[in-house]
Amino acid sequence: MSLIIKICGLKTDDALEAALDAGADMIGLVFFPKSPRHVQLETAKRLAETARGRAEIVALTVNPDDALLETVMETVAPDWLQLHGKESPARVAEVRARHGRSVMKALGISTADDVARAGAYAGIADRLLFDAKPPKDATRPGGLGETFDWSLLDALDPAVDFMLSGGLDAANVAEAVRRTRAIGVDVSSGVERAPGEKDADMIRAFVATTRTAADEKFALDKGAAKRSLS
Ligand SMILES: O=C(O)c1ccccc1N[C@@H]1O[C@H](COP(=O)(O)O)[C@@H](O)[C@H]1O
Repeated sequence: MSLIIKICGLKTDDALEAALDAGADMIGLVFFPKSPRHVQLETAKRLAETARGRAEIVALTVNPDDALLETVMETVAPDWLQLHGKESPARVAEVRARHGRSVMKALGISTADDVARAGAYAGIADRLLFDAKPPKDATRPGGLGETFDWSLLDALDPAVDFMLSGGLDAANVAEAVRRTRAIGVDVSSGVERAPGEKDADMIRAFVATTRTAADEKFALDKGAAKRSLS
C-alpha cells in the first residue's frame, strides 16, 4: 500500500488544484472559525465538488456538536470526519454511528502518557492521527507547524495504524517517513507561505519528497524481508 498524503486547510480553487494535480490522496477542509484556514460552507461545497472522486475529502472540526456535523454532512458530504479537539472515545463512537462516516481522531502528543492514552481510541476511530500537543495558551489545537518527538510513537501497539502530522514540510517529511511506521502524512503549515496561504510549489515539493521517501523505504523493507528469508 502506498503512503497516504493529506494536504489540509485548503480554501481556494488554486490551492486545491495544486494538491490534486500533485497527487494528494486526501484533502482537508477546516471548519473552525479561529483558524486562518477556516472555510465558509459554500466555498467548501464547491471545493468538495471539484475534489470528489480525485481525492478523499476530510472535514476537520474541533469538539463539534451534532448540528455542525449535520450541516457539514449535508453541504459538503465529506468522506471523512476529522475530530481535532478533546472528543472522548465515547463521543468518537457516537459521531461515527450518528453520521455514518469514517472518523479520523487527532491526538496531541508530547509525552509517553499521551501515546498510551491513544490505545483507548483504537478500534473506535477508523484512523488515528498524531499531532504535536498544542501549548496551553494556543488559540487552536492544531495547524501550528510544531513537530513532536516521533520516537514516542515507538511505544505504540504495532497493530495500531496511524497517520502523522505536526510541523511536517518538504525538509523533514523524508525523515518522518523513515523514522516512523506512519501509514500516511498530513500537512498544513508546511506548504504555506503565510498562515492560511497555500503555496503550489511547496505542495508539489512536499508530495514529491514524500513519494520518493516512501518508495525508498518500501524498497529497503522488501530487501530486508528477502534477506531474512534467504
Ligand atoms: O489547520 C488548522 O488551522 C487547524 C485548526 C484546528 C485544528 C487542527 C488544525 N490543523 C491540523 O493540524 C495538524 C498539523 O498541522 P501543521 O502541518 O502542523 O500546520 C494537521 O492535521 C492539520 O490538519
